Amino acid sequence: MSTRIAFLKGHGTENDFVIIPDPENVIDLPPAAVAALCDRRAGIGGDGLLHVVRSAAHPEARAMAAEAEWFMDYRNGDGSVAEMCGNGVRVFAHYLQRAGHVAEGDITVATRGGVKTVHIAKEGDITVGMGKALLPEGDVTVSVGDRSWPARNVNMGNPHAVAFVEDLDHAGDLYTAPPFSPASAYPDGVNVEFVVDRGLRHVALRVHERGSGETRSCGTGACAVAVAAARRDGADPAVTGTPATYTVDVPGGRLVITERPDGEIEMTGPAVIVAEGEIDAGWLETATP
Ligand SMILES: N[C@@H](CCC[C@H](N)C(=O)O)C(=O)O
Repeated sequence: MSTRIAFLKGHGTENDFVIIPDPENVIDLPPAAVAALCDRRAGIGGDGLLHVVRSAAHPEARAMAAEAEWFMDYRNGDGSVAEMCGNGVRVFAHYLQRAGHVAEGDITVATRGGVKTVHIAKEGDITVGMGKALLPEGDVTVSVGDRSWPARNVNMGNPHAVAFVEDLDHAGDLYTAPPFSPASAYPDGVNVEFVVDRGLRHVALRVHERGSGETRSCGTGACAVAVAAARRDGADPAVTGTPATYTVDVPGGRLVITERPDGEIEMTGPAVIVAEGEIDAGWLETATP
């Protein structure tokens, strides 16, 4: 009889993930296996995969084990590795609590982007301390068809290019990554956010994610957008001395982002587990040549 691998499926504002609990890091998940699991027709389907591992059991997280028991080994849907996933870390924390690994309240999660503090409320949304944004200098232009926009570089552990546009439809079908110039701007690829205003400190976005394509939400992207919008609006908390809170509507729901004068950013949003089951390890082997 073939071995079975436990999995769950979850999402945060419809940015969806295959969750593979593997506390001792014994499941082999090469990029092809991740891509097969995330395939929406031949696999389970997801924008990405959350490999749930004890920090002490993973070479990339061992140094963080004293600060955070659990490591979010995040992979994009194409199997590539990313530093951080804002929606993923809420879903990851929700899974840990549901599985009885952690209690409600404040917990820490190790990520490739460092240790994050996550507040799991008794009911309702989850809040993540996302750390500080970096704003690398340099002009970047993002294009779709014959339209182009200047984009702001914002690094939330992972790279983002934020472009304010007149209409979200101008982003087109986003089947492929929007080209940017200079072409050398993002040697490791980039997540691109297209943003429109909805009201005071209220914006909406569409996003093309590195390694996943267009998704219904991006947590780090929403933070990058709030940071870029605050600079554009003259509301940079480091300058005004007061926190800036932005409501960011995404195609799959709503996230609320607050940046404090010390630069620390908090993101609040939902996390949902929708299913759990078992994968036939034999299928996974045949699906990954
Ligand atoms: N959807 C995520 C970001 C996932 C990583 C991204 N695609 C990258 O490669 O940097 C989020 O919610 O932040």
